[in-house]
Amino acid sequence: MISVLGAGAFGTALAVALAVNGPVTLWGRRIDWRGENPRLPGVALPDGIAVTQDLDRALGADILLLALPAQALGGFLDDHGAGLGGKRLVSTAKGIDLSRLTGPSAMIAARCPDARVAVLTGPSFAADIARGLPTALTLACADAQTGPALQQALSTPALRLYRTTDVAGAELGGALKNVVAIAAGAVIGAGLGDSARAAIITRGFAEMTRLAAHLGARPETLTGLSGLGDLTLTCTSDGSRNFRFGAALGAGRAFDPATTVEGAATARALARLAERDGLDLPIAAMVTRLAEGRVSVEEAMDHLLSRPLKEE
Ligand SMILES: NC(=O)C1=CN([C@@H]2O[C@H](COP(=O)(O)OP(=O)(O)OC[C@H]3O[C@@H](n4cnc5c(N)ncnc54)[C@H](OP(=O)(O)O)[C@@H]3O)[C@@H](O)[C@H]2O)C=CC1
Ligand SMILES: O=C(CO)COP(=O)(O)O
Repeated sequence: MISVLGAGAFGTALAVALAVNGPVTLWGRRIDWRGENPRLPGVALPDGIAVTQDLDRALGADILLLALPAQALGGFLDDHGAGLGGKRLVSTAKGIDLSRLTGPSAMIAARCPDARVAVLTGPSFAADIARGLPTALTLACADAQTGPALQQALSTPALRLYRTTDVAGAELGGALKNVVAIAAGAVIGAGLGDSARAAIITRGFAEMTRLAAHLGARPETLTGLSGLGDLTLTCTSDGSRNFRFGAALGAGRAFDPATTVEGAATARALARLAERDGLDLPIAAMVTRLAEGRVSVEEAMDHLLSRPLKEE
């Protein structure tokens, strides 16, 4: 049995997709809707999904998908981690926790030491998955038995999962691309053009790969779905909240603060990591200053363009 914990856009979309394989329980802390989740408009929930606010009911499953934002995961685990022991726990969060400066897998492992931890990540908009459009994702799990079993259990005809044991690389790709997507959005929102966006994507990818290697990931993982794949999607589509947030910053427009924008907090986490480890992460630093309103897009770009000329 599978339960999805977190009834946001992505948790709901995954529940809809996985319901083709069998019954799914979808848990949310506040279910004040019926039939259609306002976070995923236009998607009717099939009969195979049991929607509940009762966490104990959801914890009856042995595969639990944790579809919570990265900055909410720690609090959820503090409150409920004790009930997750012995389960197969699959995080979908794409971010780095601001207070602990770690990714979701380390947060889960710290609180649920006997759980088998995996990460599901890669290029996939909730709306696409829920509509059954073809999607390829990365299932990252260090455990040689658990990874293949989860790959089977979480694949459907439309949802194709590739497997890796490089959990750090997969989750860092998903977290870091959100920061670059904000920068790409800002460039487009400010009218600086597609060439500048291509430069941000490419230099952002170099920054992602450098940082991931520093944190113990395999650089080649970053060239896969969870890194380059998701970076491409998120930096080029208005479907991305991170991109739209950046575009609003670039254009000087307001942005709904209730929208989940993982890259903003992750950029701040990266600024702290950079300070802690003495790293040079210019795009993450720029996004942090932009998101905090400390610089304009023009000033941020001037700063990036005035860095010393060097080899690619
Ligand atoms: N949307 C997408 O297309 C994709 C999202 N992801 C990733 O999945 C994660 C979740 O994103 P998404 O579903 O889109 O976000 P949403 O903003 O749509 O939903 C977030 C959900 O998390 C719930 N939540 C927040 N804090 C807690 C808590 N402490 N306990 C229980 N529930 C909580 C919210 O509940 P409430 O409504 O009560 O606040 C809400 O239902 C993110 O890391 C995102 O990057 C990955 C791939 C695609
Ligand atoms: O991660 C995503 C697509 O793979 C969703 O991106 P946003 O959170 O920017 O909407």
